[in-house]
Amino acid sequence: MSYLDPCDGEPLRAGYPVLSQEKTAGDTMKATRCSTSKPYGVAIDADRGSPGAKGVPVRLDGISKRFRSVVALRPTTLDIAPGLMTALLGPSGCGKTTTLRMLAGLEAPDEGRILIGGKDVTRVPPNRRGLGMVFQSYSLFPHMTIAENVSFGLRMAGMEPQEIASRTAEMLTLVRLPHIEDRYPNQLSGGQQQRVALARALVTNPAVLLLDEPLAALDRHLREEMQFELRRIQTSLQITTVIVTHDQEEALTMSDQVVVMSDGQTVQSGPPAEIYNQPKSRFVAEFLGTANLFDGVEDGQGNVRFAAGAGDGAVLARAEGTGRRELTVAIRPEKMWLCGQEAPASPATVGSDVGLSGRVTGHVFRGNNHVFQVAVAGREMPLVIYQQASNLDGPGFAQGDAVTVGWNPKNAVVLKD
Ligand SMILES: Nc1ncnc2c1ncn2[C@@H]1O[C@H](COP(=O)(O)OP(=O)(O)OP(=O)(O)O)[C@@H](O)[C@H]1O
Repeated sequence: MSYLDPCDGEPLRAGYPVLSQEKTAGDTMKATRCSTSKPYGVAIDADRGSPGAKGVPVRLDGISKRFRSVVALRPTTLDIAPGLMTALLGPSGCGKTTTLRMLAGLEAPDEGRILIGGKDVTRVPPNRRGLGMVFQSYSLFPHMTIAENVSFGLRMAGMEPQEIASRTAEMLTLVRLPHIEDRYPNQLSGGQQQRVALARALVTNPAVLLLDEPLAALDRHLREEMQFELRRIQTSLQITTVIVTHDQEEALTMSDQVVVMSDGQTVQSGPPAEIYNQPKSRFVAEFLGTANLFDGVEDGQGNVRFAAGAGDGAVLARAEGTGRRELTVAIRPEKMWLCGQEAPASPATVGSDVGLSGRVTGHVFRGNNHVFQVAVAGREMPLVIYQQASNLDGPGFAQGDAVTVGWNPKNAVVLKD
């Protein structure tokens, strides 16, 4: 027996433990109907080798999606590395969730193919793609115990009760929640419920784990704790994982690969440190953290100098053969230094560094560091500079102080677009 998903009308079969946040109201009904249905095997059509094989690759091959006049995703090709955690990161409405839903089979792409473990699953229903999913809302069945929630997919698959019990206990141990099998979801904290949701998603040994803003409902402290937990579990299982988030810190700290999206397309992808330290565009530089941007001109000798009008043509950054004369340069606030002396004429060279004279216009203390705003001549926006709190006896500078701001040109990034 199959039942209709109230969201998209597509028949879903038992054994499919995927629930979306929009569907919470229907959970009870679905669970009840599922529990009376004929058991199916743990249905995984995607070729992931033998059961328990780790890390299948995922490929989105030229997929796109429109909702009437809204382009949710422009034609996109993306390789998701096997066994690693990949974050889809971007502002609201950039197409992250639509991409994840197409991967899950909850939306059909208008064009292109989706390959899991090398097999084309574009037309394979969600329950046969070998996926586990966790959403922002815990989506646990409120009338079922924790053990019943976790074992849901296994019971639907017709597994032997003894095996179900041992696999359920194994999963609850994995998420560090042993001995709570008999409790109900409303007897658990938000963080605990999300661990149970993760155990339920992993119990069928899926080939790929999809996480849609899984920590967004948790408070900051719990969120940080769960970031470590998710990371520990993902690396121990080496399961190919895709996480959707709009939280840049979460993407940088949790994933092996970050895919930055904007306006229905991917704009840069790579390891977190590369994305942060070598942003290609102004958008990426500003979306991931804070960046001080300068206009520069390349002098043809491997240097980018301050653009005319903004300074005396001093060296701002190093750049070999960009092929362009006018460039934008980004410098991260933590790559800049501050000192209290009056600088010489601005801009100037301080040793091998750039030095600009300015005046402190703002300061906030953030516990582990101080954030200063410094106004410099020829710039509308103040510069933002981070200084480690441990380096200073108090903030060191007060509003109105004359200061020198400096950086090593090697730490300045020339943006490509
Ligand atoms: N079912 C739908 N019907 C119509 N438009 C949709 C639908 N789903 C998404 N969209 C639109 O497609 C675009 C991309 O939406 P999507 O949910 O993928 O973005 P997102 O990056 O996940 O945003 P958020 O972080 O806010 O969830 C948006 O303009 C959104 O309004």
